[in-house]
Formats: sequence, C-alpha cells, structure tokens
Amino acid sequence: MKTTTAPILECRGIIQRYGRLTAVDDLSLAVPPGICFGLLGPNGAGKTTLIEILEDIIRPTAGEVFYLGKPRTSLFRQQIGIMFQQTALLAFMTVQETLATFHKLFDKAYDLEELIRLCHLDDIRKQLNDKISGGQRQRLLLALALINQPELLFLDEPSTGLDPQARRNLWDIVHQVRSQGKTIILTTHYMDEAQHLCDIVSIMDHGRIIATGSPQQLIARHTRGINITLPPDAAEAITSNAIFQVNRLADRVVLQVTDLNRAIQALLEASVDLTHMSVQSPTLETVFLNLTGRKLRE
Ligand SMILES: Nc1ncnc2c1ncn2[C@@H]1O[C@H](COP(=O)(O)OP(=O)(O)OP(=O)(O)O)[C@@H](O)[C@H]1O
Repeated sequence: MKTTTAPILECRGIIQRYGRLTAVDDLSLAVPPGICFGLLGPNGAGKTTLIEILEDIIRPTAGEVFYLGKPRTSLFRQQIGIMFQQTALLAFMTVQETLATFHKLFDKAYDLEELIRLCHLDDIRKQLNDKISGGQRQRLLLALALINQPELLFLDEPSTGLDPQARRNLWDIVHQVRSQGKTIILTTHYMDEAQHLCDIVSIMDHGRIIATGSPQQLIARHTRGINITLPPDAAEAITSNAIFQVNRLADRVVLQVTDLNRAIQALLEASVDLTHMSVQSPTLETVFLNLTGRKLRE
C-alpha cells in the first residue's frame, strides 16, 4: 500500500505583488519532512520573496502557508531556523561569545559543544567575528540558525561567494544536519549545489514553479541524456533536428543528443572539427536551459 507523508510545510495559491510586478504568481508547493528541498532559479525568479513568505517574514498578497498541517502561529519563527544571506555580527564579540549569547535565548537549545563540533568552529572559537573568513562566517551563521534545534531549517543561498573548499565544507555540514532527520529548504543559483544537496528540487522562473522532482528525475524528464560540447564557433551549420538539440551559448555550443554514435557520425559527415569536443552527462543547468531557453545566470 502506498503511504504518503504529510508535508512539514505547505503553501497554497501564494501571490506576491509589488505594484504592477507579480514576484510570486499563484504558487503552491508541499515539502515532505526529512528532505533537503531546493528552490533553484535565475536572478529575479522570486526565490527570496517566496522563501521570506514561507519563513513568515513577508505576508503575501494572497495565499496560505501551513506548518505541520496547520496555519502557522506566532511560535513558528521560534520553531524554525533561518540562515540569512546577510546577517550583522557584532565585531567586538568572539565566535564563542556570539554562540553563547544566542544559546541563552532558548529553553531547548542545541548543546553548545556539540554544535561547535558539528559546524567545525572549534579552532576559531576565540576569534573575533570580524576576523574570520567567509567560509567560517557561513559556518557560524549556520550554527546560529541551528541553535534552537529547529526541525525546519531555511538556507538562503548558503554558499554564495565561498571558495570551492569552503563550499564543500559547508555542504558536508548540511549533509550531516539532513542525516539527523531535519528538513532543509534552500535557495540557490548553483546547479551543482542543488544537485549535491537536494533530494527534491523545484525550478522557479517568473514567480512560478516550472518543474519539480529529484535532480535525476528532472534530468531524465527534461534532457536527451547526453551533451556534446564544442567551441562556440564549431558546428555553425548544425541546427536542431531529430539527432541534435542545439544550444548556442556565449562560451560554447551544447548539442543534446540521445544516440551518441549517430550524432558523431552526423557531425563527421558535416565536416565539423571534433578536436575540442567533450561529452558530458546533462546537469540541472541543461534542464533549466531546456525549460526556459536561458542559462541559469545570464
Ligand atoms: N521589496 C520589493 N519591492 C519591489 N520589488 C521587489 C521587492 N522584492 C523583490 N522585488 C522584485 O521581485 C522580483 C523577485 O525578486 P526576488 O528577490 O524574490 O528574486 P530571486 O529569485 O530571489 O532573485 P536573486 O536570486 O537575485 O536573489 C524581482 O523582480 C525583484 O526586483
């Protein structure tokens, strides 16, 4: 028998208007508990607006939000964790003092030493907040978002501006939080971040959700299965047909194909220079390109 899990968070018919602009356009979604749910979309898609509505920071023009099947109460903000894109930290406080100050505010707070270990803050606990690196700051902000032991954690573009190593470090912690059974809702511009962290992804564009599924499901549903990449000036004579779907980007041409042998044969017959050809599996970026005709970051 198929069992369905009740969503931890659900919204129905959300509309957010700013004057004549509709930032969120009649949007509904349901997030099952215990997963990492990603909202992916280009600049201006409406991700931050939607997430701030879900966090109860903005009251929408129309629509309803339910937490654990019920309308949210005034306690909701104390029950969840939010890692904001920008948070001011007091420069004269150390990392440990900052954590201890917030720790005192909650009855059901995370064990401080455990939290410091989880977020890899041990080595910097005596450092002043304005003397820590970008990656260390994000880990501190994540620890602050977790301090009240929330079941639902919001991460708004958590790794923006971090170097690859700091991103990986943050992702490892997010994985651990997810493996503790917490539900995570994150927004990101980065396909690799969504692909790495998220069980379910919704792709948003122009205030609407245009596709939802696991990264693998979205890739299987919305791509041809194989990407051939060539330099931008190669394959000028190739147009979309039964063999190829052609996407010409500023820095490359991507040919999406289902049958690699047939595609390469067709390219050779058309005298296309394959010296700089590479073959990849499609990613969420390919999904986004196919659904919107645009790159994620244009
Ligand atoms: N307070 C506001 N007043 C007026 N317009 C707003 C306001 N907040 C957002 N917008 C507009 O709503 C649209 C959606 O913005 P939003 O920040 O939600 O998008 P986003 O997907 O989060 O983009 P980004 O990835 O750049 O953060 C944009 O056109 C934005 O300019």
